[in-house]
Amino acid sequence: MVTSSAPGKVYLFGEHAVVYGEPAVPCAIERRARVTAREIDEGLRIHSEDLQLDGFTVEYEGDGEGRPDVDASEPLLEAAMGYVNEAVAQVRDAADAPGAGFEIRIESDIPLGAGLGSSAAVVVAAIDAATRELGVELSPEAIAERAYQVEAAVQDGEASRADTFCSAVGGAVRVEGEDCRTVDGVGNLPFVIGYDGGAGDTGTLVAGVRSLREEYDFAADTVRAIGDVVREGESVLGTDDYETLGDLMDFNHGLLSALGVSSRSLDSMVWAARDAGAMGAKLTGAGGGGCIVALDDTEDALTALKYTPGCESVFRAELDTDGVRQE
Ligand SMILES: Nc1ncnc2c1ncn2[C@@H]1O[C@H](COP(=O)(O)OP(=O)(O)O)[C@@H](O)[C@H]1O
Ligand SMILES: C[C@@](O)(CCOP(=O)(O)O)CC(=O)O
Ligand SMILES: [Mg+2]
Repeated sequence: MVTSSAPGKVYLFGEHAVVYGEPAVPCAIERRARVTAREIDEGLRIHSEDLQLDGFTVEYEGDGEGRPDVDASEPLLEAAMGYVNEAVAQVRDAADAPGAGFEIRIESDIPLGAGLGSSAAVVVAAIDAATRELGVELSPEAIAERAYQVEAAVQDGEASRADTFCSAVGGAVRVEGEDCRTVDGVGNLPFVIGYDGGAGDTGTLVAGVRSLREEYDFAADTVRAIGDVVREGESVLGTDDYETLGDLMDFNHGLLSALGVSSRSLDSMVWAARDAGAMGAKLTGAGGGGCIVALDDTEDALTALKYTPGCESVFRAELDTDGVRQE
C-alpha cells in the first residue's frame, strides 16, 4: 500500500488562455490531495471522503458501471470517476500491467471544482501512488505528462499542462503550450482565497470559451490579451512590486469575466477584497463558481471576505514548494 500526496494551486495569471497556447503562471499552495493505492486482484475500487460530495464510495469491475450513493449530479459523478479511471489507465500503461487492479482511497483538503486544481492533485497523487505500488517510479515530469493526458481525456481533449505540471513539481511555474518550467524567486506571495462553496465544471467552462472564441474574433482577441497580461506580469514577478502584480490580476479578472466564466458570487468576492484594499483580485481556475484569489499583505481582505454574503470560507494560501511526494 502506498500513499502519495500532491498540492492544489491558484492561478496568478492565465487560466483558460493557456489552453490555446498563451502562457500562464499557476502557484502550488499548501492544500493537498492524498491518495492511497493498494493492488488488488482485478478491477477498481474508489473511496473518496471528499467534503463537497459528503463522501462517496464506488465499486466496480473493469469498465463496469457503478453509481455512488450520493446526492450529486450525473455529470459531476461521471467526472468524479472519469479522472481516477483515466489515471489508473495511465498507471497500467506506465507499468506495462494492463490487468492490474487497485483499491484507491482519496482524502483531499482541496475543495472540488473550485478552481484550486483538485482534479490535477488527485490525478498526480494517484499516478504516483499506484505506479509505486507496482514497483515503478516515475519522475515528477513524467507524472505531469501522464496527468495532463488524463485531464485532456476527461475535458474532451481540451486541457493545458498548467495544473498538472504545477501539482507535480510544486512552487510557481510557467506553462506555455508544451513548455513547462519552474519560476524561481517568486517567494511567498500574500494570497488570500475566498470560496463561495460552489463549483464549476472545468470541461463545460472550457468548452464555453472555445465556442465564444470560434464565434467572435474579439473573443479570440480577449484570449490573446490575457496572454499579454501574463507577459507583462512576468516582468514584475520576483520583485516586490505587488501593486503592479495586483493591477494585472484585476485586468486578468476583467478579461475572464468578458469570456463568461465569472459569476455573481465570484465578482462580489473580488469586489469585497478590492474594496478592503487588496492590491488585486481575480477568480482562479475554470470559474463558474468556487474561489477567488486576492493579493493582500494585511488582514483587511481576509476580514472583509468573512463578512461578504456568498463567501463561505476564507483562508490564506502559502506557496507549496513541494510537488508530488510519497507520504
Ligand atoms: N476528493 C476527491 N475525490 C474524488 N474525486 C475528486 C476529488 N477531488 C477532485 N476530484 C475530481 O476532480 C473533479 C473536479 O475537477 P475540476 O472540475 O477540474 O475542478 P478543480 O480542479 O478546480 O477542483 C471532480 O469532479 C472529481 O472528478
Ligand atoms: C481553465 C483551465 O485553464 C484551468 C482549470 O483549472 P481548475 O480545474 O478549475 O482548477 C483549464 C486547463 O488549463 O486545462
Ligand atoms: Mg481541474
